Amino acid sequence: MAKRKSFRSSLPSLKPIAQRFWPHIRKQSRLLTGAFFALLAETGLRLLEPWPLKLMFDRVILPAGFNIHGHNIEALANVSPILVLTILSAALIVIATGRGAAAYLSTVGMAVAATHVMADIRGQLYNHIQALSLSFHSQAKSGDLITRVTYDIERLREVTVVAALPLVTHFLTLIGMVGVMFWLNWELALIAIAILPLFIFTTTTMSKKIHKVARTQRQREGAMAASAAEAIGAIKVVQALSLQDFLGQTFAKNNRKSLKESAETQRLRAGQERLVESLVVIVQALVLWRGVQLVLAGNATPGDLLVFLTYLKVAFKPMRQLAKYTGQIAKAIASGERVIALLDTVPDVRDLKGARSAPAFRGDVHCQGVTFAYDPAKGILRNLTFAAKPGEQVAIVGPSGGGKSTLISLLLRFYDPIEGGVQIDGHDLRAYTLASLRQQISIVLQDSVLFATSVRDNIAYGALGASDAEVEAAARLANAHDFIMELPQGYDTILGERGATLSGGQRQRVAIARAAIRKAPIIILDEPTSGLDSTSAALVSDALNRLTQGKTSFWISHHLSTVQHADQILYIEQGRILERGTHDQLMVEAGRYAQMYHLQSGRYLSEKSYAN
Ligand SMILES: Nc1ncnc2c1ncn2[C@@H]1O[C@H](COP(=O)(O)OP(=O)(O)OP(=O)(O)O)[C@@H](O)[C@H]1O
Repeated sequence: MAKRKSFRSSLPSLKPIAQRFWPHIRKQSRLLTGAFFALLAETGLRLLEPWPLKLMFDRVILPAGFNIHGHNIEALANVSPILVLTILSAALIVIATGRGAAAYLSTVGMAVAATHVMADIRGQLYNHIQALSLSFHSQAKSGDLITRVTYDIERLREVTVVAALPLVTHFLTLIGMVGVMFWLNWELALIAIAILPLFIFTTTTMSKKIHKVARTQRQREGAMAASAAEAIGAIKVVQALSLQDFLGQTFAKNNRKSLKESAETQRLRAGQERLVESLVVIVQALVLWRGVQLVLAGNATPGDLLVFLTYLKVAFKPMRQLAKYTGQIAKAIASGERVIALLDTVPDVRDLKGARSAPAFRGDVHCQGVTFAYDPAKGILRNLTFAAKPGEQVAIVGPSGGGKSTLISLLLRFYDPIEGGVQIDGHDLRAYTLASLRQQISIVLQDSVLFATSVRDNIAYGALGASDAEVEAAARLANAHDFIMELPQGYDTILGERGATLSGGQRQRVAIARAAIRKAPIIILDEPTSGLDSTSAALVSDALNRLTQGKTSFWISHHLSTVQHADQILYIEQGRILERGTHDQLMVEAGRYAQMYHLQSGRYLSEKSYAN
């Protein structure tokens, strides 16, 4: 039983992949049915192809008195040989042309259907990746994800036309030819198919090997794309640390291994082709050996023998390429598995059953007993409770690694707490759909990411469909209008990737404009002024004060001076709120916050006097 299972598992099978993508495939059923009928026509005509030649042999070339017990067509008995020859020659052309047309239709039909199916799957995969939680993305490599959306999908599309279709055609042809061979002469047919078990055995063994190598190679290619994307994405750091050679060597090592695997696949394929070739020659020799005896004994016609030899050549010749097709299919299966694995990844954070669209928030935020950990073994937030009234400014401060950004991630529902919950206007966040929740929260991060499009679009991304006037108003609020007008094409200036053509302060102000245009009642600021010089920081702070006016805002900051006017300050250390209150209250308390404040203002004073 186990043996049988391993034999079956050795066959490269597109079945599970086809099943998984069945809903997409079904949409193309008309086109696929058409292509299939064209394929049947092609196969039928291919079977007919040697018949005019056979009839020319038996009816026209051979002397009339030749003793024939074989199959002949009586209808042609009384027709003049030259007419028969003309009809058969014309039939040759008609059959070949018809087969060509049918092959064209089946190939085009399949190609168009496959393109539609793959475009559907690619769209689904792209949307799925976008919907996957941060817990997934913080582990995943972007280069690897990109190759799944591009390369792996392309492989699947390609294989349907360059491998699966020929394979089906050859398989149908083989069945048809074996049928006709038995009809013509069972003895010769038995000799001809004696090769089949050996064929199946060698092909499955070889395919299993090729499949294994193809899978490893595919994984390695994914990893290579990931490291290339990472290195290119962080080229500044790579060059600054002179890591080019080191990273280049690692890449080259993987590259070499991938090439080796590719060569191994080629080697296996070539071996398979030679083996099949030898088997075909042996069968041909055996058929000839027995066939000529049958012809001499008058139990078969020379035309029959011709049909046999042609069929053997036609049916088994593509079999030589079986390893090539199975190799390609094996690679596509490896690609399909990667695509399916990604599609099967369920987002940790998603809309719960019955989640509804959030109403317009007032901005009353309540965190109740929130406990959270990225890794169950290492708690990050421990039983955090606090509340923010609508319009209140809450500062979140504390040493690095204390859990400030994590807490903010929970407000945006990038992650769900393990215990406790976050409520807005008295309802748990999880009661709302993610999109409607995030729609009402604006964020400005430390290093705001801008897209490689116009400044106008970058701002409008905050509220898709915003008018030009709204974009400009948001830019003015963010102290960004003046510098934008000085850019070469003003609001239409196209930015470099990730906003690389702007200064840090300018980027932040565009990001503030993007947050402002959203008109969200809740605003999150994660160290938006850090890393900026004092002039830039002043402009950004001014913009932020206007942005947060009348909104509930959470402001993470390492510089206590920037948040000392907050309505409420939470001092978080090791995942706990150790102190809370206004700046004055916390200074009177003389605890950790006061200590940190003194430390910073002392440093600030000494830096100032040093500068003077
Ligand atoms: N995606 C993640 N997966 C696993 N651990 C994480 C992840 N993000 C953060 N951490 C860990 O969680 C802890 C809290 O990180 P967090 O970024 O919330 O701190 P923070 O107070 O915002 O720090 P900083 O002020 O330096 O930004 C740290 O120990 C960090 O290593």
